[in-house]
Amino acid sequence: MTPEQIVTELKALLDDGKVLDDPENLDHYGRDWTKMHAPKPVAVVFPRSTEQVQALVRFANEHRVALVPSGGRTGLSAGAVATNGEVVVAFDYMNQVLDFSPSDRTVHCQAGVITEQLQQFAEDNDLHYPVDFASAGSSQLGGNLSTNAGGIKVIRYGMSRDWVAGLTVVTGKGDVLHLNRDLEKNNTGYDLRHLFIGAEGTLGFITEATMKLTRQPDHLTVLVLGLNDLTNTMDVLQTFQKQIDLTAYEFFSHEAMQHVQTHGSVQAPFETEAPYYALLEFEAVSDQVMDDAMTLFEQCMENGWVMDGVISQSETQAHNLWQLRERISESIAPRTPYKNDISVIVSKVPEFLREIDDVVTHHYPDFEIIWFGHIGDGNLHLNILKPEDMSKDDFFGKCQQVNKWVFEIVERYGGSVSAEHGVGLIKKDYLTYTRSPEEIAYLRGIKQVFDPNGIMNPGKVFDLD
Ligand SMILES: O=C(O)CC[C@@H](O)C(=O)O
Ligand SMILES: [Zn+2]
Repeated sequence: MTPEQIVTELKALLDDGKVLDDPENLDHYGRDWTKMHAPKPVAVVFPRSTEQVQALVRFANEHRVALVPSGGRTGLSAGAVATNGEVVVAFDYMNQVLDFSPSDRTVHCQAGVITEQLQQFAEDNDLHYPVDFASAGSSQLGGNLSTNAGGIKVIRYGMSRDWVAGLTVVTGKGDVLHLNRDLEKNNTGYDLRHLFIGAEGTLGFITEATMKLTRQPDHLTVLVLGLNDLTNTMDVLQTFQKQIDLTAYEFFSHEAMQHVQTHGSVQAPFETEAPYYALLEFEAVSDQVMDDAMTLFEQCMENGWVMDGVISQSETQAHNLWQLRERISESIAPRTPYKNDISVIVSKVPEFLREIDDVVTHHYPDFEIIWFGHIGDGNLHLNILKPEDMSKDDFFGKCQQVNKWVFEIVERYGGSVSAEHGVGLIKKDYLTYTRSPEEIAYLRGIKQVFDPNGIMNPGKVFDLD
């Protein structure tokens, strides 16, 4: 089929104005936040319902047209990039909250509901949707689930996967499946719901999801600590966790904080300059918890683990301290960072980070290296910033050479090459550092069952041949 024929046929399947093929929209909807690939889809379509998605998948099977799902396009691994004449299926018009059950504490949403919209809905109903990250204002639920998004509260609340009661999906064969019936308990064999979560749209598209909600957190309080050595971050974590349930345990380097400060009008937490900072959050539900936190902080100071610290006294202060961590990614974005999102079990973090830092500083003596991340989950974000006078291609080429050394360390530590950003196009060549050949063979087998014609987000996670 020619691109023109595809567009004409698609128009017959969808509502008026819901098929676009002008260059500006193809470019806009054909990419995510990554900057490595040039988008080249043939059309962008906006279904309004599961039935319309099903019609699209049936059409795609019949004519062997590839489909790429597109949510808020905030992905960082090129999982939602269309580079090869695909049809982009954008969920922007499937953005309705369809049902709410206060007694089950669940909310049934279309896939295009924006994370913040879901968080706000929960709050309006005196409940809480706890999965949170800096891109919550634009990321969509379908994308969050397809990448099993994590974020800044995983230490307490887990990943997106943990909040899914049920899913409606359209498989690559064009079948509509209602998975798990929103049940809390349902031990009836394979849980297909979890196959679709994190599958990056390669098995089918998630069109609706029933999400669980929880009680609202109480008096969230933030503590930022200056640390002189990374090993101390684990001592601090252990000390606090013995007595307090943390809702976040994040870290960032001084260099990362400096970018946030230059980028926006954000103040340093205190005057002492530390090489690393840890950000802890907890519910200060009583004076006793606050006193405990102060005692633990003093203990950490006495042990020489902590150089300085500040604790929020109001919601505004807590919010401002969070800016130091949450705005890192956006503040370094203009420097075309090469991103790694790696993980290891929590206890191994300091030695893991040190080994990788040695390798990258040795191989990139002229590049600026920025460390931050969800250290309480063992998840580190390593961003290498492009020198201004270097071309993008040269820079990415150099970074890819060094990846081998970085990922060998990841493999040796039994870690992951993508902790929370997914595989997409960018990490698929490195999948073997985390998944065995036998495991990948099973993944291919599963893909074959759900998407025999290979039309669902082809080329993402792994190649078919
Ligand atoms: O930009 C990055 O490397 C990480 C983005 C995001 O996962 C974060 O934790 O801020
Ligand atoms: Zn992150």
